[in-house]
Amino acid sequence: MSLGSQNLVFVGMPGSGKSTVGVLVAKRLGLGFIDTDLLIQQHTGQTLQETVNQEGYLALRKIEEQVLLQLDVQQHVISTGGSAVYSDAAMSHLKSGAKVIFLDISLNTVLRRIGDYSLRGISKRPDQTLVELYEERSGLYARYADYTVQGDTLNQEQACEAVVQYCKHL
Ligand SMILES: Nc1ncnc2c1ncn2[C@@H]1O[C@H](COP(=O)(O)OP(=O)(O)O)[C@@H](O)[C@H]1O
Ligand SMILES: O=C(O)C1=C[C@@H](OP(=O)(O)O)[C@@H](O)[C@H](O)C1
Ligand SMILES: [Mg+2]
Repeated sequence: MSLGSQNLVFVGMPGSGKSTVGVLVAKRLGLGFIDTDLLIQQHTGQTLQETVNQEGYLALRKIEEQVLLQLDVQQHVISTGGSAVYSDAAMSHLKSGAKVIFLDISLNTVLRRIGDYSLRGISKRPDQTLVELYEERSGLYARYADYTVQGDTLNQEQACEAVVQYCKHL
């Protein structure tokens, strides 16, 4: 496979499909799969929402950074949380030995897919709207991306196929 020993790292807004498409891609390409949100929950012993509620969104970002910096795997799909891109150190670490895929969706699609985001543990300032968060993050996802999938009109299988085709042509 042309990806060689590298990882595939998914970034993008909550609801962009990093977790669901990530696992489909791992199955298609015979790679391992890691969802870093689950590693964070194992690390803290609580849900992401509990961490945000009890310790605040900046604490969650700090824990996320530590968990990402500790990752040392090859030939895995790594589905990050939407806030991973706030740490340049963590993204530089992940990006060395990986191709980074940005699942890019519109704000409307984010809103449609994630519904009530107050229960989703989103790492944002309490006063920040989702619109503001979307605008703040768009440039960050693009900055780290090796490949961007425009996901608005793709179902999960089609998004998976776009990533598989990208990997074949590396
Ligand atoms: N390409 C897609 N088309 C339609 N629904 C999708 C797509 N990708 C993800 N979803 C749905 O959006 C929701 C969030 O997906 P998820 O993979 O958890 O996103 P993320 O990990 O990026 O937050 C889930 O209900 C999932 O089924
Ligand atoms: O965007 C965010 O701030 C977050 C997204 C979540 O992951 P998903 O992007 O997989 O939903 C999770 O990491 C955490 O609750 C913070
Ligand atoms: Mg996810």
